[in-house]
Amino acid sequence: MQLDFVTKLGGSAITNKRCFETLDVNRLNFAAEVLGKCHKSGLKFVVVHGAGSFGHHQADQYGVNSGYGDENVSKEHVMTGFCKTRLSVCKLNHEVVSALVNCGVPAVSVSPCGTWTMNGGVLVTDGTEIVHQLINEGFVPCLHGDCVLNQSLGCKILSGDVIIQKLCEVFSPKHAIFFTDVAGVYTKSPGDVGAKLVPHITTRHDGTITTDLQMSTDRSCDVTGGIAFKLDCACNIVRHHNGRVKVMICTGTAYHNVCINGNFDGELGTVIECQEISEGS
Ligand SMILES: Nc1ncnc2c1ncn2[C@@H]1O[C@H](COP(=O)(O)OP(=O)(O)OP(=O)(O)O)[C@@H](O)[C@H]1O
Ligand SMILES: C=C(C)CCOP(=O)(O)O
Repeated sequence: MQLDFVTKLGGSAITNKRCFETLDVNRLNFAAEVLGKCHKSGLKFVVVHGAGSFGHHQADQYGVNSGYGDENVSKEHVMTGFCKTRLSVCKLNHEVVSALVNCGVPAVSVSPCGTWTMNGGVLVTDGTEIVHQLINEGFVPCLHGDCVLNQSLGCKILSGDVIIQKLCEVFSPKHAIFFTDVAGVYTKSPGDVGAKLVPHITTRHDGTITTDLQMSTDRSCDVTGGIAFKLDCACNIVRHHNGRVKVMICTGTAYHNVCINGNFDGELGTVIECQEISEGS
């Protein structure tokens, strides 16, 4: 069975990233309502969410993303951070799954810790088998960025953006849709004077993009690379599938329309495209 879409609810959208463990209730309920309508109309999808202000702060404070490699930081300290980061992001997951269930989505929480593992920056195992089984039973799995075990570092943060990428690899959905707090990707930080929304970004086959962008994470705590990393993952999805999985980064009405109608044309947001292979190349 082909999935209609996988969607990442960005931590920047469903939480206030500048205030410790603070939900953005309106945006979370908006996304849950959209997904409730999608479920009602028979669409098949998987939800992933980021950590926002539930997890990034603890991960940063305890150096969880660097694992046990730093000789100035005890393993015990990092392990405490691992536990605190998980507690926080699982608290957010509870809120997300509750919002989805309240909107009629048969959402089931699936935490990556335990089944997804890494070696350095590379995924070694993934928990997609359980995701598969849940989808087949009619459930909507809801995964999240998490702390995971790492062969070389001991532990590391696994971003929801990497999870979305893996889900696309395994399930080849029609669409991958990123829900964010701003309309899409801008030429520079959206709050900066002169920042313009970029409607299309084309990824070349060598992984570079054809548009000049400035991206910063200065204004919020983020241990997984912020918007630049998200864009990288989005480009990887498009290239891996040679454009067959359509990818959009958006919010509000555009998110509603793209999830429900699958129509990317004319929607306000950023569509990621793959450079066509020219004849003879
Ligand atoms: N050029 C840019 N275009 C779009 N957003 C940008 C840009 N530069 C910086 N940003 C900021 O990046 C943020 C979105 O990236 P971020 O990594 O926080 O997303 P997220 O996936 O929602 O968060 P999380 O990793 O917590 O799930 C926006 O809040 C925006 O202000
Ligand atoms: C910080 C944690 C626990 C997960 C980060 O996931 P992301 O917000 O999707 O990058």
